[in-house]
Amino acid sequence: MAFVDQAEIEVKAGKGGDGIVSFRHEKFVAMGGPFGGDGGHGGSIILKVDEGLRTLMDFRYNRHFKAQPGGNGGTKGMTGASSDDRYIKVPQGTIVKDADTGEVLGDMLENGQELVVAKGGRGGRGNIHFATPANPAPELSENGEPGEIRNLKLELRVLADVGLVGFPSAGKSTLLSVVSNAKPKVAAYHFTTLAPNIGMVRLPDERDFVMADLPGLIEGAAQGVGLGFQFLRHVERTKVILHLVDMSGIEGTDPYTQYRKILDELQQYDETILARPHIIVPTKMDMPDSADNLVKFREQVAADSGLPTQPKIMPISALTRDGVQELMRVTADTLATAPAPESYRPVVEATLTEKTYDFKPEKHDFTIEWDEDSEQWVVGGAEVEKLFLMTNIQRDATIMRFGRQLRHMGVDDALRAAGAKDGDDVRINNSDFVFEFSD
Ligand SMILES: Nc1nc2c(ncn2[C@@H]2O[C@H](COP(=O)(O)OP(=O)(O)OP(=O)(O)O)[C@@H](O)[C@H]2O)c(=O)[nH]1
Ligand SMILES: [Mg+2]
Repeated sequence: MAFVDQAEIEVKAGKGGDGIVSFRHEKFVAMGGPFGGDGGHGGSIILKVDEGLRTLMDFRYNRHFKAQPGGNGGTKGMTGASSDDRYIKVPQGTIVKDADTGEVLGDMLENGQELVVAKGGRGGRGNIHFATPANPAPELSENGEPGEIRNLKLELRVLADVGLVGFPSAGKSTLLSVVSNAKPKVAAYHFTTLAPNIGMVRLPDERDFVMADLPGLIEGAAQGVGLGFQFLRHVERTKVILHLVDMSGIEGTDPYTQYRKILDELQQYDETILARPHIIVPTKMDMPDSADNLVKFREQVAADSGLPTQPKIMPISALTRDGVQELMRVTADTLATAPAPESYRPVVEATLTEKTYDFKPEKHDFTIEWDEDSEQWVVGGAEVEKLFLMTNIQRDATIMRFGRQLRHMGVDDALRAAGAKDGDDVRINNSDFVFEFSD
């Protein structure tokens, strides 16, 4: 799920400097010629993509941007100083619209990409330019042009970098609220889509990341039970997983069993999930039995041969805040080196390799995107079911990088509609999200 982060800002470019009226004053020259200089350029406002930014959060506090005006012209033909352009950093993926007309001004995709959103005014000409034989001493100069003013709407799809998973009541929401309130540098943040809870964590060194508190996972989630399926869809796109495990022992079930249950559920859904960095976070360390339970838990995890690598274990108490800062720091470190999972990409590419349909002769490329509003996969405006019908795929079709969610989104029906029969070999390759059926 992508959360749409939005901001509205006002940008005002600098006015051009005025040209001036002035005359030569020289000894022994009775009447000097015009000598008033031009005004300098006003500064423009330029948006520039900065990879380091992850959200539009900065624009909550700072919504008005102005560039400096150009300097006025001087005597003795001096041109006024031109003002520097003002650069505003935006995160990669920001879509820039004119807030008044809705017109899309730019799609900020590449790191370093620039977009001039308000042009600085040109400087006015001084009277030096207006002398003519008929009027050798003009009392005339131009004012600088005004700078452009625009209201902009910035939009960005934000995906959670870090997902909090764990049994119900493991303390996920509490941790999220603590890192949101602990310091002014860490702010609570509202996205237009509120569920699941999402928080913007800002560390002192400005390494922002987006953390989602995912609904409690229950057994059978991988089979689509309860909220589970929706939950897994979120996890699939996070780069780092914090697995919270209640150490207090008051839940009855022992911590290691809880941990393993969640892990099995995740793995059943996507076996690549264990390859993704995950940190075990024993919680509620302020409770009386927690320390003892942690000792035992550590031994059990160490003895678990089912884990490809031993995850880091970082105990915390959200209540006393013990370990919380350190956990956020290590999470940011881990995130910095974590690869983006394939399915992290919001847009899925698809390629039909064989043409069994006749209206398009060559290889056909298209994109498939999860549409938040209609809650279904959309292919260039058509639902995925329609795609199958439209293209009349019979056999030998390979759809790249479909998420497995499609099973639950009516793809079985779609395959049937496309000619797949009971007993056909429909294969879903989990590791690289290849979805194919063969004869
Ligand atoms: N003593 C203690 N209690 C905590 C701590 N963290 C959370 N709790 C308590 O544990 C209970 C559950 O916490 P939540 O944060 O709601 O748990 P959750 O994982 O979000 O639960 P679900 O949303 O149901 O999945 C609450 O009563 C919290 O007050 C902690 O560090 N120490
Ligand atoms: Mg919760």
